[in-house]
Amino acid sequence: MKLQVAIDLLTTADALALSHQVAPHVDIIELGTPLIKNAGLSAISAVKAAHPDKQVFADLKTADAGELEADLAFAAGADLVTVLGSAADATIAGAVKAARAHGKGVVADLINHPDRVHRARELAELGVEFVEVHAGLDEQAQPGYSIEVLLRDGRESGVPFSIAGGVKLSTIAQVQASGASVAVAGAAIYGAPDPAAAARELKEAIRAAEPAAV
Ligand SMILES: O=C(CO)[C@H](O)[C@H](O)COP(=O)(O)O
Repeated sequence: MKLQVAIDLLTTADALALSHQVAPHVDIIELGTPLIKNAGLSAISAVKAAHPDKQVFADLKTADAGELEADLAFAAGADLVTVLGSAADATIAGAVKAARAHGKGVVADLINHPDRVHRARELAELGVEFVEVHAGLDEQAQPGYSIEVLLRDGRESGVPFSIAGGVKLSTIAQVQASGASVAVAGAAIYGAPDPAAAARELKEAIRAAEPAAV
């Protein structure tokens, strides 16, 4: 299972400061939606230039004009971009078309979708790399939120998926056991007193639970 850091900070300078601290411990560096809205696509270029060996994930959450928005982010240096799973099939297909033209990938974000399992299967058919089974920051803040519903839906979907929404050291083992391809951790890393240590601990927990190589 890969580890993805979600950088939900607001400036390119802060994003780069964090990415330099945590890069040795993560596989994918995500630029969060508020960061891209605040700093623009140049933030993607700056992070890719600083970390050419990492997958750079632009959390565009595209809702329309899939081909155009994905093309802009890929041209800026993104390796993966998000479209909303609730967007029209034509929007998803447009983003996938742009990804194929660039040799990159699309991730469909299932945030707030009422039927994640069914839609995840449709999105896989449309050609996305994987689906993100995701509870956003507002959903996580609701009383009674539990990551377990995400894990259940990801497992049941039968397609490659990531989990995002409160991934932390106390839940990483459950996330890995669910069969997720990627664990996305935002606040558990950028909000930690020592982000590098937090990322390292998450990565070590993943490695410890992986079957030994033969
Ligand atoms: O995309 C996001 C919000 O829409 C976040 O980046 C995602 O939820 C991961 O953050 P956290 O680990 O803090 O929940």
